[in-house]
Amino acid sequence: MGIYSKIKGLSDVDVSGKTVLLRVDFNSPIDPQAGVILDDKRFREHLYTIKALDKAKTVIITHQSRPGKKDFTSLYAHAQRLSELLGKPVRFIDDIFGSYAQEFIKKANIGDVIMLENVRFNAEENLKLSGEESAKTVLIRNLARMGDIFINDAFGTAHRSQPTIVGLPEVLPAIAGLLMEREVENLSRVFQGAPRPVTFILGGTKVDDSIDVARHVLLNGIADYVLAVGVVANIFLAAKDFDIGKPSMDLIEQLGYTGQIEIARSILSQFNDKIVVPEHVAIKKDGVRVEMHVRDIPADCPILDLGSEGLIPCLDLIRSSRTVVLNGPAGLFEESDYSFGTYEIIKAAAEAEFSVVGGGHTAAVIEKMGYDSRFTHISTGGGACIEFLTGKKLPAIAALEKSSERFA
Ligand SMILES: Nc1ncnc2c1ncn2[C@@H]1O[C@H](COP(=O)(O)OP(=O)(O)O)[C@@H](O)[C@H]1O
Ligand SMILES: O=C(OP(=O)(O)O)[C@H](O)COP(=O)(O)O
Repeated sequence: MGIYSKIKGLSDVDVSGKTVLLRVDFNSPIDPQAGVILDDKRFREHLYTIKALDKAKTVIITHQSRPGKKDFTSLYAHAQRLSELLGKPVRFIDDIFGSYAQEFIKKANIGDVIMLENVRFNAEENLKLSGEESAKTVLIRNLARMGDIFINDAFGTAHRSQPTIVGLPEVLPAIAGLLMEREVENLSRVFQGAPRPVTFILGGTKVDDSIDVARHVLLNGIADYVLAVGVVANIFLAAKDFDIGKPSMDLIEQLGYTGQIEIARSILSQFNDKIVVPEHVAIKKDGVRVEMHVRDIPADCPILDLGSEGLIPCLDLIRSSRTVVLNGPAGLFEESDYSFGTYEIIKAAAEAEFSVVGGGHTAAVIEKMGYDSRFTHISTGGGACIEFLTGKKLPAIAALEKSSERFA
């Protein structure tokens, strides 16, 4: 696998007749009330691996969202969608490792595809643990009894040191799936040859990941500039002592990111001239979009998008960059009144010589716009993609390398 030659893939191992535990990342935008999957890009990207396992018994392990979020659901609809795309039945088991799951898998036939329940329903999967710690969990000890080999295809979750990602390779021979291989190869190529200046555009809601990446890429000279949009921008605006209004502060608190404001302040004190934070925004006032400077925001109105004047410094920066890494939307794009900033940023980013996109929501908008082919690479990972591009060795990759050595 290119620079990750220590990792084995499907071309190195014959899985015929084996029971494969396949970790994928089907975490997708869904309508939790209707139980409808709104975007199935990740399903389509994993199909190559699943189809390549037709001579094995395939047990799919995946998650949807996190505890506490509205879209933290059961995976019944996921199994149905996979079955439609695969063109064959996918048996959903509403169990993770109990006796029902164990028995069902034992009795299944070669060629069968079985999907287990949302693995994050098991509390241990939500812990940040090392491989050794993970191997001792009840979850991993029981899952390991159900398979002969572990295949990790979940690039989108490769940055999480969680039991199924780092623990299963400790206890079973583990290889990378085809999507994992493709992501690592494509992103390595882009990363190694990225022409300067390099700008990271960080938006959406995963503020802790984004702030960490911003600091890392600026400290290590990987990026020349960081452009903050979406909720990430709101954190930087608050760090600059703007009063961003109660609803935007409430959202930050609700997401558990209040402490990130102080961290953003310290990054700004070091890299003020490298971080662009648009100060002209769009708010919702009496149900309609109103644009204004952030210093004029009424206390009870949420910031939901970039303002048109705020877009100007963003476009200037993007157009002067030869490499653009885009992760996270610039606003509440699901509401058409607040999709303007996200759409304009995407159009500009698509023009860059090297353009890499991460993040499920961001990729979905790009697909909807029909802009897919204009980007150099659209990753199935959000946080995983940007962390990979910072040069960090992702826990999933390290675990696969270790497993290759151990089970050589
Ligand atoms: N200013 C904002 N206020 C509220 N939500 C926002 C704002 N900006 C972006 N968002 C939301 O961010 C979400 C996507 O964030 P995230 O999951 O981090 O993106 P990705 O999946 O692309 O990594 C979208 O649902 C979008 O509505
Ligand atoms: O969708 C994911 O991350 P992403 O939105 O950063 O791409 C992965 O499934 C990881 O999910 P997590 O960020 O809840 O650990």
